[in-house]
Amino acid sequence: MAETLKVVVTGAAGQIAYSLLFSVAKGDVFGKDQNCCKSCPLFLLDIVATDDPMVAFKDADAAFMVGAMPRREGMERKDLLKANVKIFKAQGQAMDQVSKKNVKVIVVGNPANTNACILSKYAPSIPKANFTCMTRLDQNRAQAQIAAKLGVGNDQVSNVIIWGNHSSTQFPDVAHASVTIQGKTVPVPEAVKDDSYLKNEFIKTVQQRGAAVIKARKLSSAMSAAKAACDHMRDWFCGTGDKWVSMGVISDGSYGIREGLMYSYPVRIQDKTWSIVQGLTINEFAREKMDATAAELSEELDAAMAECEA
Ligand SMILES: NC(=O)C1=CN([C@@H]2O[C@H](COP(=O)(O)OP(=O)(O)OC[C@H]3O[C@@H](n4cnc5c(N)ncnc54)[C@H](O)[C@@H]3O)[C@@H](O)[C@H]2O)C=CC1
Ligand SMILES: O=C([O-])CC(=O)C(=O)O
Repeated sequence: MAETLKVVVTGAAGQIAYSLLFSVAKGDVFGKDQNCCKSCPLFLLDIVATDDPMVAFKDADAAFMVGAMPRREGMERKDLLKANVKIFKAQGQAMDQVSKKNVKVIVVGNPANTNACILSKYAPSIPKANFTCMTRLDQNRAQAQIAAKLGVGNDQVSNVIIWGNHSSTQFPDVAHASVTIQGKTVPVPEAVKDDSYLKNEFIKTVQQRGAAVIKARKLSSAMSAAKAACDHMRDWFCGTGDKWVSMGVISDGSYGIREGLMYSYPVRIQDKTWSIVQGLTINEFAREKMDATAAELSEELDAAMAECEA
């Protein structure tokens, strides 16, 4: 049995955590022989329930930051900024004091990118690379759209990229993606053969998927969000092999994006360390979309900083 991991899930009484806790407990994220927190004969976890961040984050190895207000119909994710950003300031301050310095953090609570940025700013003793936000749900949605269009399984589609913000300005990009059909691997644009669909309907469907779910359910996505959070953390701990996955990570200026923004990039993960996939050709269409979502993130970050300092 591997060493016990301490995993924090904030917002543990909410919709997303309802599925997330079960998946962590049955070994979908950290492996079937990995104890979480303390040993327990039936499940792989022992639970400490607390509303004290200094207790919750003490010695944390991994944190799923889900606790935050969800948006309702008619709202954009950035409308949650005022309500949620201060939660992340306080939690960052607690993590800074009591978490392990190699804690791996995924922010799910919206606006996820900017909340992750704030969390990291208020936990300066923890490396910035340890803070990420979730765009895996968008990646899974994009993959599913392409798979359905081509009549193949989701796992036959790889290297779909989500650039930028987890919001309606995100840029789902299949220019570098491939699909395996009857044993043959081909670029997605070649297989789909419909540039207009890929540049319009496909992008819009993925950008608007969160809103469509809220409209239908009057609640935001829950099980699919939990699944995506597990995918993200599992890949971070276990690696991606040759494939790329998308996650919001701190920008180092790659692809001309403002340094310090929490921007979704394609990454490879090895030895629990992510690195941005470099050298991709960016055409004019992509450039415009990547810059538009970066501009929104810049605005969000400036507003969030003002809120935190108020
Ligand atoms: N990044 C992504 O792809 C997605 C993000 N989300 C976001 O995830 C967040 C959670 O969604 P749900 O689970 O559906 O919401 P929910 O309302 O069912 O659960 C949120 C939980 O957080 C708790 N909470 C509120 N303030 C807290 C604080 N200061 N500390 C700890 N816990 C606190 C609430 O009491 C509640 O139990 C929302 O912000 C939602 O918009 C949802 C789907 C996808
Ligand atoms: O749209 C929302 O507010 C919830 C969410 O982030 C998603 O489903 O992608």
